Amino acid sequence: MAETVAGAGKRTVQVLDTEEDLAVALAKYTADLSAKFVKERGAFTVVLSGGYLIDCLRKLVEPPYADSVEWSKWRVFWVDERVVPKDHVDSNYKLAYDGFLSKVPILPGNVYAINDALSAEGAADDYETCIKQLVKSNVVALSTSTGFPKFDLMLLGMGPDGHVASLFPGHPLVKEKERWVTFIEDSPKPPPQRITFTFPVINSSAFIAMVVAGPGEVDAVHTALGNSQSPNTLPVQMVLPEEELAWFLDKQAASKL
Ligand SMILES: O=C(O)[C@H](O)[C@@H](O)[C@H](O)[C@H](O)COP(=O)(O)O
Repeated sequence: MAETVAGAGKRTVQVLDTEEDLAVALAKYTADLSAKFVKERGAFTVVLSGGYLIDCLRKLVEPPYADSVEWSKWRVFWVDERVVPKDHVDSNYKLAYDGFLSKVPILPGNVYAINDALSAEGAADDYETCIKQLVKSNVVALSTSTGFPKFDLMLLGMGPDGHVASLFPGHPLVKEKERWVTFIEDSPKPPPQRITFTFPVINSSAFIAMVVAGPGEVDAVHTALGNSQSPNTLPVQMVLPEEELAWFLDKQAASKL
């Protein structure tokens, strides 16, 4: 299912029979975009989230992708991170390292984790400075229409309340318009201290894969993709990247559509 959303890129929705099929489709989508951007720009900037998404990347570390993807061209970032040490069980870096990064030859110097020695505010400032430098050196592209960084692909999950990254419904951070990276100290999803990309950065990315499986998010999926005329109240409804928003759902997540 594909449609064009006014003022933004295309939106596609794939409903896969099983969660396993979803992982296969997501691996192909990511590998195809990797090949496209490596050819066009000589690099592929990929933004990870935490949660269930990392498990959905498991097919990427298997044949045929394990050998065909140009891992040395990847630059890896996080859309949000919990302010905990990198070896802490709550760390999104640890989750991604254990489940994905340690299994493929991405260069350690191309993996941009937050500085876990800083406060939430300090870590957000530091991460924003790091990305500004990467924009200056042209590793991360800049959106000519918004002036915000333009990552090639963001791989996002969504919570049952419709949050994406650490942008939660009703929280003032959802309305942030200036900062690239900001921090939250009262996250309703634990742990409370996090840093997060802002909506201007999320929506300046070229491609976003929105990955949702299982029964927990059926209502939020219905609100986002059903034909309801309700105003955009959930953060996930504000996600509109420049080129394509590709939803990957399994049958359970799509059961109310
Ligand atoms: O740090 C986090 O909490 C994650 O990065 C977060 O943004 C995640 O993607 C959503 O909360 C969905 O999480 P689940 O996939 O576990 O529902």
